[in-house]
Amino acid sequence: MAESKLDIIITQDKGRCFVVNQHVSQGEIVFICQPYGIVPFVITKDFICANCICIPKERTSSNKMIECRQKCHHTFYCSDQCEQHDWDKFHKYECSFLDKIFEIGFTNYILTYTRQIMRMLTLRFYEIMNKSCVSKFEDVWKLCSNYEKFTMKTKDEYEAVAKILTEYVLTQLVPHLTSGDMDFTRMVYSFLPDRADVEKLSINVSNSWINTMTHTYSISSDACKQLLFKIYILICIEEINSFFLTTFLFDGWTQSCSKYAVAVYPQASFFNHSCSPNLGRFFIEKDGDTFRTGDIVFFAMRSLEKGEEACITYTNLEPELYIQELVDTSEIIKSQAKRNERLKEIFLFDCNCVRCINESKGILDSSFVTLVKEFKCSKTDCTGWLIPTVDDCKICEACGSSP
Ligand SMILES: C[S@@+](CC[C@H](N)C(=O)[O-])C[C@H]1O[C@@H](n2cnc3c(N)ncnc32)[C@H](O)[C@@H]1O
Repeated sequence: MAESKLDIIITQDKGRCFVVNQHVSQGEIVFICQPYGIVPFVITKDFICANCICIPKERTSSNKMIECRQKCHHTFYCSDQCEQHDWDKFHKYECSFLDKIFEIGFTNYILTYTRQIMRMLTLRFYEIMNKSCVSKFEDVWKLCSNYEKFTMKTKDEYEAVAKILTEYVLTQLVPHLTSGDMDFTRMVYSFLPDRADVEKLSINVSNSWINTMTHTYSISSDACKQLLFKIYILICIEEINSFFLTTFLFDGWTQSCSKYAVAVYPQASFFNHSCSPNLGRFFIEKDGDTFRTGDIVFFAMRSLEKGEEACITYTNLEPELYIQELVDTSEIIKSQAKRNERLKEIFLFDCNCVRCINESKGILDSSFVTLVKEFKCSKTDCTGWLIPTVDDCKICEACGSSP
């Protein structure tokens, strides 16, 4: 990672971790990263541009947005140029298949991540088609999958999504890649690279599904299974490593922020979690001189010494108990247990950060007390946190006021 302030080390309890390789001052920008496979949330798709992911100033209805040329009603755009760009690069492959995915009856959450993985597969296709030497898919493929830790219910859900996306690759993408020197089956094998956890995966795929696929697409059952297993692992990777893009533009600064898009930021995926993190983050909502829409910016909420692990939070910071004047011990214990349960369910680990250790004993954590004092917006009712500005000041991400 050239000129980076971060190095990667491996530890037994957390796997790969980012540590800073120099002193970092409070407020300093530590890392900026671009998204891979960014898509709007299904519930915001009618008013977020599916190409540039810009957020309109006011929540406009879909009739003010530009439809896709096939009027599929799954993507909308802020301009004709965005429609053209998305069509040429991605949507001409995805458009007809999106109907099939939306008809299955998946929840909005499943639909959103299915679309996102579909986009990552189309990007992979685009990279193969254009023989892109800078393969960003390889960066996604290095991320952890935690494939063995998901519950049976989640495994069944991922299997259903992997099946439909296997069909997507077989019908919409691989046929465009096969030519005289590369036959269909070989392309199916090589579409996604090999990976050790794919070999260890055990999914009981029904024979009837395999038979249908092998007859319909004239490929071997082994090639079909390999592709299915690789896509299953890609789903696990996405679920463990994705970031939700959030904004206060929809519901205002007295409400919690709304999720409007989802993306993987492959270079940022080695940040581990702490409930009292030393890094904060914000998303760029509009192109500027330094940043592009969708970029994620990480900054130091405390100063860090060389060799210290840089952590972010995977959940809401939940400062409420720290803002109240008197807090009951049992309330602190209960809220820590609830937060840990959520982390375990979604990210599959037990949090042992200093805040969790203190709160599990009913004590408010002093590092988080400082964080709230220094970074929580002090405006009454505002739910936002402060972020750094270009001129070394702080501004509230939600209401825009300065302390
Ligand atoms: C986005 S990845 C972070 C990078 C990861 N450590 C790796 O090796 O690729 C998220 C995963 O890292 C691990 N992780 C993150 N924060 C952790 C923490 N505080 N304690 C234990 N494991 C953690 C969990 O396995 C989690 O699912």
